Amino acid sequence: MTDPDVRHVSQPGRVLIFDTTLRDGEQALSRSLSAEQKLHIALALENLGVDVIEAGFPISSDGDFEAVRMIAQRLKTATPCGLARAVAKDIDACGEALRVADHFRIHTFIATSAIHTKEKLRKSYDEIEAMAVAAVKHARRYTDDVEFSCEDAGRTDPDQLCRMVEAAIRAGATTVNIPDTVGYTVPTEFGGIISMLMNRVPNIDKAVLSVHCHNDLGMATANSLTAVEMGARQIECCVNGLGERAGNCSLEEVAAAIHLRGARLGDVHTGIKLNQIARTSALVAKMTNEPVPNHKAIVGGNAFAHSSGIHQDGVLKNRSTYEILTPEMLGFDGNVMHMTARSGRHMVKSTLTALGYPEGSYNLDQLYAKFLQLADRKGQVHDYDLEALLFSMSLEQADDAFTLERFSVMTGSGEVDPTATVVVRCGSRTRTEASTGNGPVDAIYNAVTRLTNLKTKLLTYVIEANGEGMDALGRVNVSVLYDERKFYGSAVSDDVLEASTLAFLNALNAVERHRRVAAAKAEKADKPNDQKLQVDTP
Ligand SMILES: CC(=O)SCCNC(=O)CCNC(=O)[C@H](O)C(C)(C)COP(=O)(O)OP(=O)(O)OC[C@H]1O[C@@H](n2cnc3c(N)ncnc32)[C@H](O)[C@@H]1OP(=O)(O)O
Ligand SMILES: CC(C)C(=O)C(=O)O
Ligand SMILES: [Mg+2]
Repeated sequence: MTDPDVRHVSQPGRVLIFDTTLRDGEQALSRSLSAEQKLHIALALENLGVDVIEAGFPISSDGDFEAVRMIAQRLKTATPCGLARAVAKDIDACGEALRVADHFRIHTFIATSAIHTKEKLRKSYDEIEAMAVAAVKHARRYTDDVEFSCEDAGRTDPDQLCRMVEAAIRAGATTVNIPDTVGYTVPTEFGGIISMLMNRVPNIDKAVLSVHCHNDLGMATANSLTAVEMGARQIECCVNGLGERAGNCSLEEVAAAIHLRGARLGDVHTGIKLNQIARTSALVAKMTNEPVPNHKAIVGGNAFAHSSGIHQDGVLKNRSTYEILTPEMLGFDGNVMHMTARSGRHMVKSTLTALGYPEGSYNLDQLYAKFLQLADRKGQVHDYDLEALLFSMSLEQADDAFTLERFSVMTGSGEVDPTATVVVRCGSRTRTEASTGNGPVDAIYNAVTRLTNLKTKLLTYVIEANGEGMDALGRVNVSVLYDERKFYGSAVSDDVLEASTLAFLNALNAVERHRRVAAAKAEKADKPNDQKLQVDTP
């Protein structure tokens, strides 16, 4: 049988990516994954180019056994793997689940630190070593691809760690994994453990040295990369940095870091297809119900966003000033520029240029002063706000067309049709409309649509608690489509239905401003001699 790992390792500088999203990543979830969900993720991981997929812990339950079996059956290029304690029944379950694949890996482990051996396993070190050796030998009956892990290696006595690694390799382990199970070590220390093993274990060249770092102190990526510099050639990691407690080393972070800094790390590379990272991250976030934090490196919503003027100016002149990787390279659409009161004139000018207003057709300083007033009031300014500002140059003129006066809703279970009555002030007039809907919010939105006469498509409606417990306010964010453009609205209220109504009206006010701007533009187009915009006059 050809061992793909041996093939990769024979390529100088190849670092294997062992993904454990479906095993260690799953250990962080409040709700375990179904076999179908695991299979879906496994196929995406294979497409991403990972080398080994740890699909689960087959002895754990019939469901996980089946998940590992299904995944082993479907993978074509990635090696399927299952986890087993250093006991025969766990290894047998792994072997049985995986044997449907032509090539597979059994991963067996036992803790080696004093705290774990004495307090948890309650065994002597000699007993632990005997169990490890027996487990590796037993696993070798099923496959010639056996990985052995010294759980809590980061806190294990160095002499005992060297002894265990040597014994496991002698017993037949082809990969030896060094986990920093509780994320305790710092990079120089963890790198030191790897270089010690490389120097002191006589048969270390007979196995791939792997690392598995947890993020309890936020060191998982740094520790893994330092280990690679010291000679480790497999990194165990999870998509979006999922994993027990604070997570495992994040796959996208090490893949991007090795892509960018591989030369600095000893001329190393991985087989990860970087342009598949965005979609894999999104899929895992969705399936695990674990949204990616905005500030998460590489895949967070803010990873390629700029909202401060000095950075925006730099990025507009040359993206490399503040972007070390391009979002496109990772499969994202592009970077994001937020216009806020921290933005500068370059950002405002560039947005207007993109909207079709050439520099010189307006007074930038005057517009910027108005922009700052608006940004201080609203927090974020959208391109359509800027366009409205440009035409009106006064918030008073561009002020909200619709203001909520009051609303009432009748709703209930069973036969009751949710019905809403909404009263809105439109300039000097007050209008009232009533409508039914699928639910109370739908009824309100139908009534509001009638009385504003703006036919939009609701794209997103997100409601969340702002604060904690019973005192929390409801925050509603909506986006609507009008005239092939997206408009946003948001509102906060102690009544979620009021927040929903206000957020929708907020978006419709933006639409109405856009309509006025479009009408003014059309009027300008009818007067070809009038080259400059009204607002340009000092
Ligand atoms: C660092 C890690 O991430 S390790 C992986 C952690 N993942 C999981 O635990 C998820 C899957 N686990 C399970 O489904 C269950 O815990 C099982 C099936 C493995 C075991 O279930 P149970 O038999 O009910 O035991 P339980 O989980 O309560 O306790 C673990 C037992 O395994 C022993 N054990 C722990 N690790 C190992 C090991 N590597 N090798 C041998 N025995 C071990 C413990 O000492 C304890 O033994 P004891 O019952 O003699 O005290
Ligand atoms: C089972 C092992 C590899 C593990 O997850 C750890 O030690 O963190
Ligand atoms: Mg772990």
